[in-house]
Amino acid sequence: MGQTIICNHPLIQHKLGILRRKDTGAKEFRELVTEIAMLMGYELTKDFPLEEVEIETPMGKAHVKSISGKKVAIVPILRAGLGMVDGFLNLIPAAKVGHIGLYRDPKTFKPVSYYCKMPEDITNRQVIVIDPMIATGGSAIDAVTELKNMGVTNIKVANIIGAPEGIEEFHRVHPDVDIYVCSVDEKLNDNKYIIPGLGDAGDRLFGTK
Ligand SMILES: O=P(O)(O)OC[C@H]1O[C@H](OP(=O)(O)OP(=O)(O)O)[C@H](O)[C@@H]1O
Ligand SMILES: O=c1cc[nH]c(=O)[nH]1
Ligand SMILES: [Mg+2]
Repeated sequence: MGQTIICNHPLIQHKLGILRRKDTGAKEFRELVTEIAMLMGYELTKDFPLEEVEIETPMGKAHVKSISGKKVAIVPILRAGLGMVDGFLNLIPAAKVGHIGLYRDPKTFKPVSYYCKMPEDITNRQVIVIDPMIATGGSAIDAVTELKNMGVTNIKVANIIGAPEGIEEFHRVHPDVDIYVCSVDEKLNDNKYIIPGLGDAGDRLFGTK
């Protein structure tokens, strides 16, 4: 079964508390999402393998560590996932970025797919799917299914806030994929919004409401 890893670092939890506030404006919201994403990236890369390589310092030869595993692709789920891209790229500047466009139908709450563009060598990469919210789990589930259908085998998911219902459903459908999340909130409301959550992440990032 996939694991839910809670990113409990005090800086993350402090920033998340500010992010949730209704009076946090779009500029600060975007900055906080970037900062939280970067701190999540630190947690998520903890198990990346290292190899020893020989280099030359100005003083002579030295053996140093270098990341040796698969190259990384970051895959934001549009739109709100875009807010987390810069935070991850700050840490992993050589990562390529693929995009999956999904929106939740407001009546059925089911994800509707509208875009997909991946790096050519996506199947050889460690893929990190990013989206601030996992509510019913439908969007994250479909995004990972699309990636698996392309042949991707190494996938991790990073969400800032999750609902227990969505996380459980995600693990049921994709038992081989771990989720990193900063908070598992209480529940979903009748409109499938996360309670207490932070409202609509896409609208708050881009000022559309
Ligand atoms: O787990 P789920 O029930 O699928 O809900 C989560 C999805 O809903 C939000 O996107 P939204 O559909 O609002 O699109 P947006 O990012 O374009 O605002 C959020 O960013 C997730 O992608
Ligand atoms: O609480 C929620 C649920 C879905 N999408 C959001 O942006 N927020
Ligand atoms: Mg939205």
